[in-house]
Amino acid sequence: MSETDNQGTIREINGPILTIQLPGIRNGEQVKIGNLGLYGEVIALKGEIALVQSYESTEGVKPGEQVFGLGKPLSVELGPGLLGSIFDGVQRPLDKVFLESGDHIGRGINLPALNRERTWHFVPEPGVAIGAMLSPGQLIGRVQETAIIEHRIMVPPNQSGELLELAPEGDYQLDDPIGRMQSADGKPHKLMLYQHWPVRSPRPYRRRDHGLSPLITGQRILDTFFPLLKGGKSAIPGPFGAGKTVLQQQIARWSNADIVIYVGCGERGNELVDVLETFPQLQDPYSGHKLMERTLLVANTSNMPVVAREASIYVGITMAEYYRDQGYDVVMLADSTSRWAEALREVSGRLGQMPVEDGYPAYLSSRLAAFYERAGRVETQTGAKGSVTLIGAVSPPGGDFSEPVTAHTKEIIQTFWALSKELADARHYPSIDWVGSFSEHVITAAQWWHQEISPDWAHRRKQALGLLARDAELSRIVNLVGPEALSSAQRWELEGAAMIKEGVLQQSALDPVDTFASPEKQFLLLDMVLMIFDRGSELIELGISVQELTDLPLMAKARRAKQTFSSDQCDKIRLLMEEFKQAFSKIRLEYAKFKEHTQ
Ligand SMILES: Nc1ncnc2c1ncn2[C@@H]1O[C@H](COP(=O)(O)OP(=O)(O)OP(=O)(O)O)[C@@H](O)[C@H]1O
Repeated sequence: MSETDNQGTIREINGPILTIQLPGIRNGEQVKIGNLGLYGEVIALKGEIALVQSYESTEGVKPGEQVFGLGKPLSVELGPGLLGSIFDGVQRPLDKVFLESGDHIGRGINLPALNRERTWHFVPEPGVAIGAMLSPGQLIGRVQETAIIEHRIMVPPNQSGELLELAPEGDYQLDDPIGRMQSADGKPHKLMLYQHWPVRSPRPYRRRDHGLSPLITGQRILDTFFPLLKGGKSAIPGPFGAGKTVLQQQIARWSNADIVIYVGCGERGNELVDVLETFPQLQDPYSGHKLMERTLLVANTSNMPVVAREASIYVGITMAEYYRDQGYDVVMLADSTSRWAEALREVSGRLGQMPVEDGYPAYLSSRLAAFYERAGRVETQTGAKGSVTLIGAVSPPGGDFSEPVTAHTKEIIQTFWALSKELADARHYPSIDWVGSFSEHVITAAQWWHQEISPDWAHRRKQALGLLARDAELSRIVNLVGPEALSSAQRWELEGAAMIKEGVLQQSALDPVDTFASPEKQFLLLDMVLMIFDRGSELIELGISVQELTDLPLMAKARRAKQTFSSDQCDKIRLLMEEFKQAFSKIRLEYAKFKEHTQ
């Protein structure tokens, strides 16, 4: 449909919300607004009068200017060239936008998301023969998108039919058709290297599957204490400055997902700049290539009004689903869902809708739930397995976790990594509070750890959390009546908890060795600390003093083991554990001799 087929006029402008009159317009349809050609989307409709939210500032636009219906909802382009790119909230490629309009991005710029000049080497799928009946989502060929990711070219999810023609192996640009098919109603369709999909509709799959394996992030507090399964949904609420950005970068960098999508949704400009500058420098620890070869970024530019944030997380999740459909495990990080919720609040306020909690509309929780619902591990239309793991950062004002966005998110997600200001102030990083955090994936994760790493994982994890809880209780007593009130066994419990905090939970993202810990190293560090605690408890019961144990030079070695031994040096941690066992046996023997003498 051409623009002029569907034309109307602006009646009224209220910030980013416009009232337009356009016969035949549909709800959700994209429109091009005014002389500047801004892009927007219909969000409410009554007859031929529609309310439109504009993704760009409407300053200078006048009632009476023309509007064009574009005949389709906000959609994204999905094809080779997504990886390594940085898009804005409505999938415009930021590098091209900057080239076109300089640092101060102009309005009404319309650029295709994917590069049309670049050629891709297409290899048709063996066994896909002319005359075959193609099903939705079927693989018809491959393109090496980056050195590490093969892009699987699929029939669009809503199409099927007879294959009439398929291009031979060769180099093609995105606008070169690579085949033709005919649907059951006799309509011909071109097959392209890319496809479109409306961002607000989840892409279809055959069925949902249970998550089986944990997303390994290399961060001990996450993997060992509050695991998240691939295909799961999680939130990172954190007060200002508590370490959200560093944690998300650690997840993006170290998690064992195939593809990482980071959506910077309305965070402060300098933070986005930080992300945009840092990510392209990062090295992928698994492949040795640039991290951007398996990453793509979506960033709202500072000149976009608040409503553009609303679209950006849907743009991100649709691209995530597309790689899931190719059989990949995708992690999407949304930073932050609070800013996204503020966009909902702004729009609903301008629409005059009844505010409920803190000015948010009544549909806040259902929108949040619908967004997180797009996470999951699925069997794709062709029977492959793929997953989208969704991690949303939340920035509660004043660090108050009872505010609506955090509270509703908490009910939806399965893993909650709560950052704490107190821990961050004490420079305990990652500042994840073990009391306020939870994971509903522990039982399934325990099966994986049992099979892959150690049958003792679940027991050790529980023991460590028990000791941390005792630490909180005993610290209260110390605060009330002083340390003298504690027995030796209780003081040793405090020592045990301190060892867990220092030797296991604290993990510096800046330390070259400790920035990542393999599951084996994670377990060994925990096992070592708890072995020291258990054996030490036995000695204390015999009458040996806490100080004799804490004075052992080995104790400092245990605390430092995380930084001393890399994930490839797990044997050295095992040797250290042996040294401990011998040292404790020696103390026990000497003590027995001493007892014999004194009796
Ligand atoms: N895991 C970590 N290891 C070492 N240092 C850390 C870690 N996490 C955070 N830090 C320190 O804390 C500082 C603040 O972290 P960060 O920028 O991630 O905070 P934030 O919560 O994103 O802030 P904002 O509220 O502005 O989003 C970092 O510059 C770094 O020095």
